[in-house]
Amino acid sequence: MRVVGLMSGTSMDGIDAAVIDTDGEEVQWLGAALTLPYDAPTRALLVEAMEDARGINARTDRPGVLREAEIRITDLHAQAVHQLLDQLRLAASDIDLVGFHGQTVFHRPDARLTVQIGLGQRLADSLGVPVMADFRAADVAAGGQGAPLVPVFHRALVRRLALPHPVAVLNVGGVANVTVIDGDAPPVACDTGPGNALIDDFLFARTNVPFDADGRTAARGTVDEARIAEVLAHPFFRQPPPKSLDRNDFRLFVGERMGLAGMGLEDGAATLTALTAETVAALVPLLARPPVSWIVAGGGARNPTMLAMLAARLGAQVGVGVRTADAVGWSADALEAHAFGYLAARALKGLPLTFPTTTGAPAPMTGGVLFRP
Ligand SMILES: Nc1ncnc2c1ncn2[C@@H]1O[C@H](COP(=O)(O)OP(=O)(O)OP(=O)(O)O)[C@@H](O)[C@H]1O
Ligand SMILES: CC(=O)N[C@H]1[C@@H]2OC[C@@H](O2)[C@@H](O)[C@@H]1O[C@H](C)C(=O)O
Repeated sequence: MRVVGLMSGTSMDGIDAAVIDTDGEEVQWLGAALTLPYDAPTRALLVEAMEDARGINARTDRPGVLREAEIRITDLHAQAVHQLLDQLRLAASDIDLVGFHGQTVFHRPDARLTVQIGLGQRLADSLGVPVMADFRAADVAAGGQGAPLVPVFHRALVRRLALPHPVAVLNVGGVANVTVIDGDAPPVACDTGPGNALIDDFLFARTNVPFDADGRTAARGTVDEARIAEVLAHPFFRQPPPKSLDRNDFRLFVGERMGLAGMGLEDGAATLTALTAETVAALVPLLARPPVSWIVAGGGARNPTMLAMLAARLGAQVGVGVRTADAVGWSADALEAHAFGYLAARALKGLPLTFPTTTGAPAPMTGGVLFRP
């Protein structure tokens, strides 16, 4: 199958779209990708939607601006697919399926509720292509965490690499998540803690700049280890996988524990960047065996300060024990979009997406809802 995968992540910076050829088991081709950035008004609408989402009690509730945001992002996803197809000189009829993650606005697996906005039927009708959407619902309804979903895709990709195991694939998006592959054992996965979201929020509040480009601000600061230790005292970091987070789960806790308000710009950025690295390192003692190969994807892979801090705290070196997804022939930016193309193909075939070791689902489970044009 030739599938377009679509991801609008917790960073709310835009839509990643990527082509993948797969039979739902093996990956035949990791194809071209692009990002359609959200403009400032759309970003603001999504921020407002996330606030309004706190009033959600049922999956179908759309209080406040949520309905408007849902329509807006659905139509932008259609635009992203068209841009990608134009770039590849392909027609919609060349695509078998679209994997549409949508935008998470609410994630409370303990309350068996996770909501990704995005109208599958509207997208299918607009593109004239079948759309697989709502990937997290079935897992959460069955008592799983509903996240992370990418581990089964990481497993398919890691199988093709000649790296020593255990291999850990780390995605540093708004939230950070990791998949550990150790030979033929089922993948072990979880969210590790904040990724870039807290750094983004801090930079934006102080400077109106949406993120710390190339980690330059953090590179000039001094890390306050005592404040990191304060945050690491949270029980989440001692809880073994599986476990998952909402984008804002640590915002208040970190703000208070770190006394962020009283920190300078550079030191705050440095300490938040080190916090992400340290929370990844904190997972290692909870694993059966420490990973010996780390592959870093997501926007964090573009932040050299983050990579250096990760390597230092994992006792490795950038380029040896810690590599970027690009360095192993994947796309650090498009990995999640590729993943949702792969997951869509698996869902169409009824293959499992989640496992007891990745989301805590009671058994391997398929998922997704198919919308035909
Ligand atoms: N050049 C760069 N330097 C530093 N940070 C960067 C750079 N490029 C991207 N980022 C960071 O990566 C973030 C986007 O990452 P990514 O696209 O992986 O997140 P996402 O997919 O939205 O999140 P998630 O995986 O949690 O759903 C940006 O918000 C920014 O913080
Ligand atoms: C609920 C939700 O949308 N979670 C996202 C988020 O962003 C990163 C991390 O937290 C991960 O668990 C998940 O996304 C990836 C794509 C996943 O499900 O694998």
